[in-house]
Amino acid sequence: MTVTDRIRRTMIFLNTQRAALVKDAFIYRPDCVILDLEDAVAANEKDAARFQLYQTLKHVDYRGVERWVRINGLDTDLFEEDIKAAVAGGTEGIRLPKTETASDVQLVEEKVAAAEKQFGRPVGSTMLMAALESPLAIINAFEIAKSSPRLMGIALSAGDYVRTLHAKRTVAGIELFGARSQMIIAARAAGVMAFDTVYTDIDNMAGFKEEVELIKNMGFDGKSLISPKQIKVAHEIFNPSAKEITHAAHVIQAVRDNGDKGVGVLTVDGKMVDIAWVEGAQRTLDLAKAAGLYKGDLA
Ligand SMILES: CC(C)(COP(=O)(O)OP(=O)(O)OC[C@H]1O[C@@H](n2cnc3c(N)ncnc32)[C@H](O)[C@@H]1OP(=O)(O)O)[C@@H](O)C(=O)NCCC(=O)NCCSC(=O)C[C@@](O)(CC(=O)O)C(=O)O
Ligand SMILES: [Mg+2]
Repeated sequence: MTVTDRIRRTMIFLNTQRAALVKDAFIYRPDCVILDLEDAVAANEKDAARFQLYQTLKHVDYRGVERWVRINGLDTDLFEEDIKAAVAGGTEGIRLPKTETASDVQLVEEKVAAAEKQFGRPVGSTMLMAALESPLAIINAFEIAKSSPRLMGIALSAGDYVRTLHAKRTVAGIELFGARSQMIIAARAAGVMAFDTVYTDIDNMAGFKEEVELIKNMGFDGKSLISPKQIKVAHEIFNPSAKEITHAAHVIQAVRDNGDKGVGVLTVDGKMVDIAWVEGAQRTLDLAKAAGLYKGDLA
């Protein structure tokens, strides 16, 4: 199994400064949580939040929800201690904010490996995710995406990206189109996952839905979130529909049955299908199985 095999439709930020908010988040059943030590934590609360992080990782049972830690940036004197606390606590992964180059990832990888040795964790067990938040990061997206075998995925962070681009965040998101396109292409070429940015207008569920539909159609695997309200909606959009699952199963079965008879192209549910359709159909069934929506044996 590779790090890209798990379903990660949603990853919700938890402000590690707020103990009450952090401890019950598994109730909402996101695929992942991101315990934040970076921008959600006030400058004078960094040490307290790191202590809280370690206790949370050690003692809160997230019941299968994958735990990530967003460390402080490489331009701070905080990130090395953040890595140690995260690895000592047994986090599944570290999200590196404001990643700009492959060597940023490799520096974190070195520190993580040292921490794994120091705290008796299996070396290589901690995954990495790189958040891209600047024009330079987007230009380097492919180099970053293939920078480390630990790298599970790359994530767009629009707040800082739009700021450094001198653009304006709009409802339609035209200012993010170039970054999103470049990132999804880079991620697929490198064989890692791709995640879209947070949607900050918490009460605008129609706008949120539209954005998730857009990025799902672009090929993204999931989205960073800031509110539990956003989880169910995102899961519903990322999950394949019953019709898509049935059609995917028909495609795989039909190609298998007819392949043996030497037939290359055929019609399934009224649509033309050939071998090129199989990979997409298989992905639909794998996703459906991971989401608990398909129990058959074709996935
Ligand atoms: C925004 C707000 C304060 C609103 O709070 P409110 O309490 O007013 O919200 P309500 O809706 O009233 O909450 C209803 C109930 O849900 C509970 N509840 C709320 N949020 C919850 C949550 N996240 N997890 C679990 N539980 C939650 C709450 O405790 C309440 O529970 P209860 O009292 O029991 O009813 C809150 O959501 C929050 O803190 N969000 C996370 C913010 C954060 O971490 N930002 C940093 C990451 S982005 C960034 O850095 C930019 C980026 O870097 C991005 C990138 O890198 O991708 C870039 O550049 O773009
Ligand atoms: Mg940011």
